Amino acid sequence: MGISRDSLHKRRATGGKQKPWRKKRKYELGRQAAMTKLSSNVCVRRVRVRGGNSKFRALRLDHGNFSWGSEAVTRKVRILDVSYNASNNELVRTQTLVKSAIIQVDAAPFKQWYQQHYGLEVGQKRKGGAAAAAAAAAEGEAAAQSNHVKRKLKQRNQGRKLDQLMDDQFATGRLYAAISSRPGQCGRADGYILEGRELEFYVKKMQKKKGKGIAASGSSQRQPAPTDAVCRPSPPPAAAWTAVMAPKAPKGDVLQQKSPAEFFADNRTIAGFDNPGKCLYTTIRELVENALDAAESISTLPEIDITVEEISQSRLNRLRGVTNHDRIDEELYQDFETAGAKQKRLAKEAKELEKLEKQAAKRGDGSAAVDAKKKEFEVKRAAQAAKAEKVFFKVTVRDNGMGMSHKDIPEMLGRVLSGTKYGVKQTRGKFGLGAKMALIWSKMSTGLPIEVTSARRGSAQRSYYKLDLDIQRNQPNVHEQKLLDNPGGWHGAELSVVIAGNWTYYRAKALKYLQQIAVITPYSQFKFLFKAEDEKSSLAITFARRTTTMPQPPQAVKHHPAAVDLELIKRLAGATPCTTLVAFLSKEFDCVSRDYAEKISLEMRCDPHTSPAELTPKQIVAMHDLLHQLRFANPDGNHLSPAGEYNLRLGIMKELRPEMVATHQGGAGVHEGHAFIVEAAVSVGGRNIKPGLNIYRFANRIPLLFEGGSDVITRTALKRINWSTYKINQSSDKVGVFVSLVSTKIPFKGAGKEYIADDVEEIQAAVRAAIQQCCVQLKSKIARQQAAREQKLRKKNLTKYIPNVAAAVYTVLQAVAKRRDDAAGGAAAAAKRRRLEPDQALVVAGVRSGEVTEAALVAKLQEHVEQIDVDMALEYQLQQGIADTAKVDACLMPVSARHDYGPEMHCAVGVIRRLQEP
Ligand SMILES: Nc1ncnc2c1ncn2[C@@H]1O[C@H](COP(=O)(O)OP(=O)(O)OP(=O)(O)O)[C@@H](O)[C@H]1O
Repeated sequence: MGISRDSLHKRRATGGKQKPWRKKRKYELGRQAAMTKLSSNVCVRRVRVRGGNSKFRALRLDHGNFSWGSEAVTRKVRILDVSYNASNNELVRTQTLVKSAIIQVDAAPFKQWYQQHYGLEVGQKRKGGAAAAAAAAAEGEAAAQSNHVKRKLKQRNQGRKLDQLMDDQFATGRLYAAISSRPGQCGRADGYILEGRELEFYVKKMQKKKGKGIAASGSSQRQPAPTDAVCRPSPPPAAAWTAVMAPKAPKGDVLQQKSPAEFFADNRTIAGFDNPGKCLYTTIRELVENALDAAESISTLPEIDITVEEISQSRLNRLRGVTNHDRIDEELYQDFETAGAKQKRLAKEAKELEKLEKQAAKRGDGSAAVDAKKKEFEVKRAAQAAKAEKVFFKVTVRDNGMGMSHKDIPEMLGRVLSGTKYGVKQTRGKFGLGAKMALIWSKMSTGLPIEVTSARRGSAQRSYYKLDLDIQRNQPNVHEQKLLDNPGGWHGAELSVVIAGNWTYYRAKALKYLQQIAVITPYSQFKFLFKAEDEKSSLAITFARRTTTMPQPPQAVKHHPAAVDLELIKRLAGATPCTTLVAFLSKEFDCVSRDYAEKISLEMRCDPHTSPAELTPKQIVAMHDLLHQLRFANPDGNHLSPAGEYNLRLGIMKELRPEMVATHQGGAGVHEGHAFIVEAAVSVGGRNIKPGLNIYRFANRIPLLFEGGSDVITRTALKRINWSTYKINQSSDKVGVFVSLVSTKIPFKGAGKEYIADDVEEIQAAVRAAIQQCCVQLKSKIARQQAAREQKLRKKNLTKYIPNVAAAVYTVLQAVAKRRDDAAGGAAAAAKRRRLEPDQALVVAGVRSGEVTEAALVAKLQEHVEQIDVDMALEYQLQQGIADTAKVDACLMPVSARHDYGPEMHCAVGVIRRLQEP
């Protein structure tokens, strides 16, 4: 249950154990832990506690008051690092400040004090340590001191003693300290500097931990773990001390260079290639996005075939031309089951079987269950053995796009940071990296080259390439190339790459990605095929095309003057064909007319006819400053290509089938001189959608599936929209929030294009406004739906009780009739009895005559319940001002007799007739 605030479940003050005589109680539950983090963004919260008192909950701290016990001095110092925590290593990794944590603090304030107090500088790295340092410092300063000061210092120095360990720490600028306050309770991290045996103890502990860490990471340089840490008074071995505390001396640094390919191979994570599973997902994603870009750029309806084929280790070996060897020594392999493990497994299986047998014997139904269990164990073992064999995947993506020219293929796919999408244009690709990363990963994991077949539109030949990437040199390495006939006139590209992956864990993500891309591009057709080694696990899904209306292809635009930097101006000035400054400004930049360009050149104090190539560095700086100060019109969004409200709606209807959906496209906004457009849709209900907010993010029509928590769209939907205002219950309703951002520059975080930064106010506001607009559209529909649901429920409840109510009322009526008929009361009693109203008397008479029966009451009540519905509908009509006129059936009739229509079907909104086959 966690930590409780009672004394029963704790040890006694003496340390003795006590036996709890009752369980912990919910009302004794401790509050949420503060988990104070080491951060410069200090945050301490005041918490009101019992009796109106206060606690101070430090959430983030970076300093504290630390006392140096042996010198009786306290200083406020910066906390630099969390080094050790006896209770949990996670607290070290997460830099959590708790009582008793061992931390490193800044040594400077104590060093200063020491110098002032003893006239000595500690932590000097000189031969002879502190003593020699003291002597040297004394020599230097003695001349400047009065005799009184000298006497005073001499006296102080008489009893002075500084540990070697402390002196060494001062040399590194950091001191070990322990926190003795409780930051989560008092809002402060105060403590004391570690000294003497306590310091030795913790240094050994840290050394031991470090040794373990090295061993765990597979290094052979494991240090022998020190024993009897507390008891031995001697200082720790010099090597141990150096490993923990002292900075490493540089070992003859060698200057090296890295090619971009090598950099990205070493840091695959920044491009979204984290682990084998994610690599498989990102490879599919990058190839699909290239295919979509290629088809859309020539305004062809995209048809994309994606095949992921499972390849076993033995098949991969055949592909690589490596011979499959049988294992000589099984024990060397990771999947070897040791004798101990086998014994344990068999014992567990036997126990389970025995239990089953007992149960079967009790029930007397034979041993069918036991046999089934035995089979299950066998299957499990076989699955484990199969799992041990590594699986690889051949990913093939074929499209009908623009294709690549024969000579460009090696450069486009074999050199990192090369591509055709670097201009100021809305494209899915941006960095010239995606396909190359897939190639690098294939080289790293399987060593196999990529295969490319491509043909441009109208070309009679297809190019075929087998190539890989020379990572050190960042250049293509062509294994094979040829030109083949292209009889069908196919155009497009087919890329095939064999990589290591994990389909089990990333299957859902890959399918989700394809579903979302089908939502945002309903004019595309995706055929996905997963070919597993065993046929049963294979999978084929088609995301069919829903419309043939494609958004206009995006246009490349010129740079906006407010978004250029010095380097860009220099580059543009060097490369422009314009011969005058005015022509350069008006032709190379967006939103600059010729007149305005002349005014700018005058403001720059430059001749408008100056050649841009002859601009001096000072003039370029002046131009840069001026462009950032002047007023320019904002770029319009005409060059952008959003999916469009129509397409977005169709995509959502096609893939999710919601009950209602509203869409909105905002106007163009501007961020850093780049136009952007936000489109949003909010849907309610639908299939395969969970209750709560389901957020779908798109950037330049790419679905974003990772790092949702930091994305502007997620954060806006979760934190900046008050869903209840729009009658949406954000925890129980099935709500789909779709937001798509298109721009010539999306502020992605990282080269993996995983999420959009949340720090751009303009984008934040546009996303919020777009979602709110959709919600406003939905509000009245939801209200109507809710009213209808409530009405239905009310009717259901009333109908449920009709039989009981009718029976009860009939019994009462019968009793009344009987009492009135009863002559036992006599005339006096009859006179005393209350006279019935005429209509009441009529009902009683009806009961007597058998006209009013239980069934008649049921029918009457049912009639009334129905009538309530009609009355409410009428009232609603009156409120809404809808005239209660007679309704007319209307239907569409054929203009000619060419068509023959079948039976009519009448519904609330019209008449539907079935068109007969001719
Ligand atoms: N299927 C394809 N059809 C036509 N050209 C393609 C195809 N795939 C890749 N290319 C070309 O190869 C270039 C490099 O592609 P790559 O995926 O490496 O980078 P990118 O798409 O430009 O940018 P990003 O790294 O952001 O994905 C592209 O710019 C494009 O010109």
